[in-house]
Amino acid sequence: MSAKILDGKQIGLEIRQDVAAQVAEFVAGGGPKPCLTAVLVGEDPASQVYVRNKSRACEKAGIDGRTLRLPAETTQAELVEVIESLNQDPAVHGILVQLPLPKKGNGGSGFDERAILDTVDPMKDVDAFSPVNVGLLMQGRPRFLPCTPHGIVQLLHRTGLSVAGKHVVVVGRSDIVGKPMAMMLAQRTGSCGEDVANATVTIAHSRTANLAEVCQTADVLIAAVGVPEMITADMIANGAVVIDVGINRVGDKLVGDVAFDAAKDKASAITPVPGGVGPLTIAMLLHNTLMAAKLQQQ
Ligand SMILES: NC(=O)C1=CN([C@@H]2O[C@H](COP(=O)(O)OP(=O)(O)OC[C@H]3O[C@@H](n4cnc5c(N)ncnc54)[C@H](OP(=O)(O)O)[C@@H]3O)[C@@H](O)[C@H]2O)C=CC1
Ligand SMILES: Nc1nc(=O)c2c([nH]1)NC[C@@H]1CN(c3ccc(C(=O)N[C@@H](CCC(=O)O)C(=O)O)cc3)C=[N+]21
Repeated sequence: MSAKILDGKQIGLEIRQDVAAQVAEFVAGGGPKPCLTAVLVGEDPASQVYVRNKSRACEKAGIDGRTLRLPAETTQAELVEVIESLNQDPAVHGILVQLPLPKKGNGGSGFDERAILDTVDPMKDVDAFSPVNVGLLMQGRPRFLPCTPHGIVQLLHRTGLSVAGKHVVVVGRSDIVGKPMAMMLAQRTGSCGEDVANATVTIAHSRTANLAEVCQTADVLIAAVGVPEMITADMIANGAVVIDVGINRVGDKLVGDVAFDAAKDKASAITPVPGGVGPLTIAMLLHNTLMAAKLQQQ
């Protein structure tokens, strides 16, 4: 079988056009120009890609997209202060602190990541990291949806791929992708209806025994690991849907967590890297920024 390639770039474009139209309507109705400020400390490669594409997408959607670049040597206290001033600034509607923050060493002093993320005003928390937003999501009454899992839900919905009653294996349990993804697909009522919810979900991680066998039982396999091409074709059931979240820079190329060339001969549908999940993350970030502007106007 040769898999259908799921075109995240195209679907992301459609969503961005919808958001752009909604932004125009909001501004025409007297609303402020929505503003997103990303804070980038140091130089993580995946974050660099994100920041670049996000600024361009903001501009096209009529959103003011700003990036605050801080050196890796920034201290915890300085970063907290920067975020607090963004919280106070009425012109800033969405705040996003790029992860990962620089590790201790390399000139950097190390960060308490949780404390940094907890500083972001929950009403400006377009990543949906704050305990309030995570709690609301868990309870099935979300405010902001986390961008990457929400993008994946949109992709499945818009390509008519139902997960209801199916076995979804999510490899990775980060707060940004794996955990919220698993939660969203297991809900009774999803953000895009009951077809992209109601899955039977397994969360796999670095301590999972027999990872290959677990993956082989997946109708839908979602890889969010951060290890280039670690999901090999033998781990994929014939006809499975494969969603590759990984953004890994290998030399001057971006590769996913799935060994795409061989995997596409086993899967029924698969997302490429680049051109898969990444563009959807950006589209949903714009969506959340508009939502934040609307929330703050109220
Ligand atoms: N396309 C997009 O829009 C986005 C892409 N990304 C990319 O997705 C990838 C994952 O990101 P993120 O979730 O933040 O990563 P994290 O590093 O926070 O989490 C990785 C997860 O993978 C698990 N893991 C690591 N090695 C293995 C292994 N050998 N076998 C099984 N599980 C393993 C870890 O397990 P444990 O918990 O046990 O350590 C952890 O739960 C990265 O490449 C990142 O750049 C991230 C966000 C958005
Ligand atoms: N607080 C926080 N939130 C995040 O959501 C977050 C983060 N930190 N840190 C870094 C990761 C990574 N990430 C990407 C999103 C889109 C692309 C993206 O646009 N990818 C294009 C790349 C195209 C290209 O330029 O080649 C694609 O896959 O097609 C990449 C990476 C978000 N992340």
